[in-house]
Amino acid sequence: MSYKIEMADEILTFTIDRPDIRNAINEGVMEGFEELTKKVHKSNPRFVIITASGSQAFCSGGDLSVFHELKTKEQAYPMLKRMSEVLYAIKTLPVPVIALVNGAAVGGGCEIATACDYRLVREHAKCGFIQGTLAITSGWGGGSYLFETLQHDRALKMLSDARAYPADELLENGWATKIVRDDADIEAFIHSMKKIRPEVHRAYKEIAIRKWQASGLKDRVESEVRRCAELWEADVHHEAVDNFLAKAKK
Ligand SMILES: CC[C@H](C(=O)O)C(=O)SCCNC(=O)CCNC(=O)[C@H](O)C(C)(C)COP(=O)(O)OP(=O)(O)OC[C@H]1O[C@@H](n2cnc3c(N)ncnc32)[C@H](O)[C@@H]1OP(=O)(O)O
Repeated sequence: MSYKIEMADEILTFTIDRPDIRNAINEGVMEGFEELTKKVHKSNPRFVIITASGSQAFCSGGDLSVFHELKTKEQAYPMLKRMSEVLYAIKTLPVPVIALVNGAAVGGGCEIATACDYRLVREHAKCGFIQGTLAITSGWGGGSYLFETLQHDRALKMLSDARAYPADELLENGWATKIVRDDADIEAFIHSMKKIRPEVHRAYKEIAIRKWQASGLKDRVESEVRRCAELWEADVHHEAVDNFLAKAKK
């Protein structure tokens, strides 16, 4: 199984479990996220945590060894669309969603963390929207979510830098909620959340969801997905992916 879903102490934890390829997302992990969002609505947790196995990566984005076979916009769109719907379902969960960024979050991995309400980032973790180095944009909704999260100039800079930011820069630009140095830091954050009753957390999340619904966030995500699919079919994108995979084989 490429993921784990565990409930403990009223907290539902999803763990991407593909550490050998830096927790890259394939269809199996997408299925896991779809199962997670269904479980939230059934099991009524206080919070959701999304994290990953190992300490080297939270998520390295789409699994290039699989998705490089998608050549045209018609072939890429269904994958991008499916994961964009996963992230919108995560974004609009009725309870707080915490990304525990245990390592590098790049490309679609940065999009997943950005779809969460909070980002607790380990000191060594570097995170960034590196899609630009592959001549594409974010394609799962992460660009739209970043503009909802950061001050405009910081969001646009983080997207167009197309590089992984170290943890201190992520805290400075507002992407990281908190840098966590050890498990005690994580427990302290969870403890601070537990001081407030679940129904209050849910009511505040409802305010955010109403704002996103009123502002057409879902339509903005769809436009982002379509634009990424258009860029996807350019030779320059496929050459960049082939270069990455060729380097990996050395
Ligand atoms: C719309 C979203 C969009 C999409 O799905 O198209 C994207 O997500 S585009 C961005 C896709 N992701 C990347 O380009 C990131 C690629 N990976 C890296 O930059 C690095 O692996 C990093 C920084 C995540 C970790 O670096 P580190 O030095 O710790 O590890 P290695 O690079 O040596 O990788 C170890 C091993 O994992 C394989 N790997 C890593 N990332 C991916 C990936 N995304 N897809 C497939 N395989 C990946 C890498 O090839 C190595 O394999 P090995 O067989 O051990 O050589």
